[in-house]
Amino acid sequence: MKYAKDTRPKPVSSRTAEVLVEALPWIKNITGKTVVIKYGGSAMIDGRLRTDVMNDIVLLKIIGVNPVIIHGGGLAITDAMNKFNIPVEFKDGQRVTTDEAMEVVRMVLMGKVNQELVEAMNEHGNLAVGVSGSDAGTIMAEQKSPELGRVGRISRINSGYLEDLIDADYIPVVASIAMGEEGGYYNVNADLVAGHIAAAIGAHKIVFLTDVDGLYEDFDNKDSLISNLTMFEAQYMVENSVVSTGMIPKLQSCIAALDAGVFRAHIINGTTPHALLLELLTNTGVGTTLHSTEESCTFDAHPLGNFASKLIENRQRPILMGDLRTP
Ligand SMILES: Nc1ncnc2c1ncn2[C@@H]1O[C@H](COP(=O)(O)OP(=O)(O)O)[C@@H](O)[C@H]1O
Ligand SMILES: CC(=O)N[C@@H](CCC(=O)OP(=O)(O)O)C(=O)O
Repeated sequence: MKYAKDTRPKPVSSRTAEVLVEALPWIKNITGKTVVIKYGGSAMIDGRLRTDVMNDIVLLKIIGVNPVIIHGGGLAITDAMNKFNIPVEFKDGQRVTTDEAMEVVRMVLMGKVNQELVEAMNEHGNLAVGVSGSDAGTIMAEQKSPELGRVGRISRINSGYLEDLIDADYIPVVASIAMGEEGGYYNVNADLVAGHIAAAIGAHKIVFLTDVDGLYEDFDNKDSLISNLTMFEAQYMVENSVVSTGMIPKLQSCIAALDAGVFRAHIINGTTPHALLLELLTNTGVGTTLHSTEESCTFDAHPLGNFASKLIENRQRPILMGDLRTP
């Protein structure tokens, strides 16, 4: 008689099993809930990493989460504009978008980035559906200001199509292109799109995957990563220029989403392997969590004005992860 020899590596670590067990309450809590994931162009640094992020999203889908992806692609748009010799200019973090540039934005976001993300997820089955914000009038916009050209300010979200896709068990992958109230297309910052959509569909959480570990109190001091803050503190940071360009629309979006009833907003590093799973399914989490729970804040009074002198003190307040990180 010949039996199969045990050639498995030894010892088999029980840590792997512990991780799964640790995830159990998180999985139980998040199953059936909608999580908006904003995937920034700055985090799409190579194909391998992008595939890993898409695999993590498929895993979330398989355990019963309803992920909705909103993607950017700012760096890819800039590359393409350079190739076409179209001048690249930003004003207050918004790309000046001529009619010609708008063509490139559509081509890159819908034709390239969107379809690459859809394809990566559909390796695992027919799960993902690419959506331009103009499809079914999902994202409607008006011109933000004449000097920015075809940059849109979101006027409304028609969430019916996204909700139908979620109900049909698909993962919507939304490009940040809006349909004009007066016709045509608009280029909209993808962070702002994510916040509006999370609010409109009543998402449970919104997660920003970017190229930094989270929100820093002082971006030049890498020891100043903020583990958690209230939406009021975030508002203070935006209004007092504590954050700059890329982080401003993220915080604005987090605030808008929390204000609309989204439970948590997270800013995490999309270039760290499996950051999404670590944030959503483990006890410690990663990055920066924003919440609307005033009680967990040590300030005497809200909002804004009184915060200036309190912000430093806030950094010394007890770590609230215990309170915040319940599944
Ligand atoms: N206080 C801050 N903490 C963290 N990042 C900040 C802060 N202020 C500005 N940033 C910038 O925000 C950037 C992320 O935004 P952005 O480049 O628009 O990325 P994405 O493509 O993910 O939207 C970071 O790379 C960083 O340079
Ligand atoms: C008006 C405006 O600036 N739109 C952005 C849209 C893409 C985007 O937001 O991409 P990230 O998430 O990678 O930054 C742009 O043209 O770059």
